[in-house]
Amino acid sequence: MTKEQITIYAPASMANICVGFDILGAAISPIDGQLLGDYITVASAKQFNLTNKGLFATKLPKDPKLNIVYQCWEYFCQTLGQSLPVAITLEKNMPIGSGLGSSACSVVGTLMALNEFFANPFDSTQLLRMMGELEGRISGSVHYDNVAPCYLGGMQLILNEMDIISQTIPHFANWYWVLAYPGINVSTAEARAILPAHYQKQVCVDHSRHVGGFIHACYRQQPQLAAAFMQDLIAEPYRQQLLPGFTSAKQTLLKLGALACGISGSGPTLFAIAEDVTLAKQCASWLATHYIQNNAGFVHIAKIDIQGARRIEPK
Ligand SMILES: Nc1ncnc2c1ncn2[C@@H]1O[C@H](COP(=O)(O)OP(=O)(O)O)[C@@H](O)[C@H]1O
Ligand SMILES: N[C@@H](CCOP(=O)(O)O)C(=O)O
Repeated sequence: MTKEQITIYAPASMANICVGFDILGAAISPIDGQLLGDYITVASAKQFNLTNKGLFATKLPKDPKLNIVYQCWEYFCQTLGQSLPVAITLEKNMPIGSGLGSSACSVVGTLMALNEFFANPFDSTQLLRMMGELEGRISGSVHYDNVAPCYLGGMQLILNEMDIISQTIPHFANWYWVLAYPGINVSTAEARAILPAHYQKQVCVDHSRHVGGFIHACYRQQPQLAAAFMQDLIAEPYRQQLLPGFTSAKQTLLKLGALACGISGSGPTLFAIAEDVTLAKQCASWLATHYIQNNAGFVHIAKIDIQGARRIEPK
């Protein structure tokens, strides 16, 4: 028994959160009520077809088979062992290579829409595993820190043990996350390729202390302590060269009073944390003037989206 049409909204996400390279990520929602993410609609059809629309549709690969949405459909059919003719519409609202989990939005939205359309043949763990697999095709290696928060919502800690891929950890409900996408693109695969293959022992020790301390402070709800641990020793030292103006923006935002500041995913989006909306607006206004490079760029004040991907009424 299938439904006629299903639309899923899949939200933007910030991976890493400074301290958890490849193992921490959070879904986000702008506080002005906008839905920042992709929309995927699956409908009955005699044969498969894919339509792209939305602000960033023209930036998608020209060959439809290179669109990750097509690959999700193909993989879903292969895994199920059935050929499933459907019409898929991707509304591509997320800029590609922005550090806001654009490919994850398309992957999560498509697999969730297909699963719901065909009466949930896969459970949520199986589906999340498939999402990680597809995301890995794009970035060069499987990492769940975008797909897990996008699918499940909240702040996710990737566990990947005992068939538990990810679990929600407590976040700070009063934190405002100011996100600035400058309008240029950074390829995740390339930003991963520039990272060292090995790190020094002291870096490993400090990194473990930071991630352990951050998770501890989240559970204890100690915001200052959590923010103090938000130091990125794994990616930021190597990736900041890809982000024009990042270092000076970070210095300014911390001086303005931001609790922490870092790279969202592999960049170029920068995030800063403010404990009140007045400071969040100050940071947003500074970033709009100094960090945005062109008309494609934007700044949002966001909170963590606890719902994750969800069904919405078609527009
Ligand atoms: N539906 C899609 N959404 C986003 N990227 C896609 C999609 N289909 C294919 N791609 C390709 O996947 C790559 C995504 O780049 P990446 O830097 O990983 O972006 P992001 O970090 O924003 O997910 C690009 O080469 C893009 O052309
Ligand atoms: N942990 C990954 C996250 C990439 O996020 P994206 O939004 O830039 O795709 C990494 O840092 O490589």
